[in-house]
Amino acid sequence: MAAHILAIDQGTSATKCILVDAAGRMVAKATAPLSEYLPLPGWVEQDAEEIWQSVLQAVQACLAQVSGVPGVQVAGVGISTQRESALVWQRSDGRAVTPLLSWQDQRTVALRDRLSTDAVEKMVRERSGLPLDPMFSALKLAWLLDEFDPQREQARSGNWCAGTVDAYLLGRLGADFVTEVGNASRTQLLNVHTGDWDADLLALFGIPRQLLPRVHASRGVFATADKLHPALEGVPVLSVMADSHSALFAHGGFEPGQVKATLGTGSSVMALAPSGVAHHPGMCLTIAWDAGQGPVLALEGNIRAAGATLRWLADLFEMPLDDAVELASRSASNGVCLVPGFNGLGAPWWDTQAVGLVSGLTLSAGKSALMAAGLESIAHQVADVIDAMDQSVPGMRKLYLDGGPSRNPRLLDMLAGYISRPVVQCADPELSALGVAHLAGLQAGVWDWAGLKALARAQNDVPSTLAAAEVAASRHNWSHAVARARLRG
Ligand SMILES: O=P(O)(O)OC[C@H](O)CO
Repeated sequence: MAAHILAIDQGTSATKCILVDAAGRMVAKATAPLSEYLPLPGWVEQDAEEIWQSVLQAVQACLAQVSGVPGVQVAGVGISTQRESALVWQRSDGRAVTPLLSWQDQRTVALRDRLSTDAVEKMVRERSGLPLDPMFSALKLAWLLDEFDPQREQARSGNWCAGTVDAYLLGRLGADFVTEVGNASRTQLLNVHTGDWDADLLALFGIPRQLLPRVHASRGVFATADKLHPALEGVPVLSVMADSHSALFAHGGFEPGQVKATLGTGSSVMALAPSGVAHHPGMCLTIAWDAGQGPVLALEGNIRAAGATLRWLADLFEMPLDDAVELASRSASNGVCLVPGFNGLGAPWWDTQAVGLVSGLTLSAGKSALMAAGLESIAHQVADVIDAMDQSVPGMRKLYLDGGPSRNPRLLDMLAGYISRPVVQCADPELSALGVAHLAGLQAGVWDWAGLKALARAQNDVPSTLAAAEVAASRHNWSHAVARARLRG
């Protein structure tokens, strides 16, 4: 029997499940789609029960692909999850008592503004490593408690649990009430320098300590996977990671100069943080993982809308997403710029008041120019973050890419041009699942650190074909459009 690792990637638009063999190859893969609910402008919710069911479906569909195949034995399970999205559930049975407020949800802008003073912003930034922003879990949990438990009676009673998707899923598996340290560092309640909840941050957001899980390293024995599938009875869950962090792990990004961009609904540009270098204020300081050697810090720039922009354009023009992406890829923007400030702008601006904007319209600008501008906006936003990253992480020679949109040659060409460096395309874009599989394999003894680093990572360096003048004109146009999107009236 050959040891395999099953890994689950619970993301915003789908839950994916992969099976990895002892050589690190993906031998099976399945996806279960998920809904998002938009009850009011700026509000984005998901249903926790639906998330759990999508996990079960993805595992079932993945294992069905190897049913009857001799020699497959699952030695361990890894779980990576979407980050920052937060909810409250009952300790007794793990059932949600609130909706999941998505990382994209902006309903807490007013609460943010009420809390914001220079001193508070500084304290929050120093302790949590993150700007005070509605994307992170703290404001979401404050809002949920104000709505569902204004006196904090349940929150203090021990009957309720609050946290991110990793802790919720572990609860459904029957694990102790724990959260993984990388996920915890995205709540804005954790002190990134101590790796534990920060009393002043808890007080600021009105979150009782009893409501929160114990913080756990990224590897260990979290639970057994019995509830996932009958074939997994007694199989341990050996690793948990935040999805973007897991992708960095899968790239083998163990040195600060190795920078990756995960392109998904939003986008995350991340590298391990070099010690002793002051970082650009547009970058977040976050805990990447604790793979057994203590918490490791990373720098990250979060982009709110990447694939989400293409989905919005597809809906606007009532086209299937694939057709919209195809049209965007073969069209020219002809000077049209689309700044996707649907929910303000994230890194490197962190401007909740920035607006969505289209500039450079002419009478001949139509659907195809807008589509092309939407695709270009992904490359421009990543390039803006790389400009900030260059000031914090010296020595970046190329940009490693993953996520669905990293399959798009036109996007890669623009990205390589805008950052003046090659981009690296991986053979399989599903790295958020692969990284946590690697860590589970390390814990299971399928490979050691040397073996993990030596695992084959099929990659392809893509240089840009864009002329320097074209790049300069496009970047110039974009920076003007961003300035307009950030203008205060
Ligand atoms: O669901 P994804 O893959 O778009 O990732 C969501 C991120 O973790 C949000 O920070």
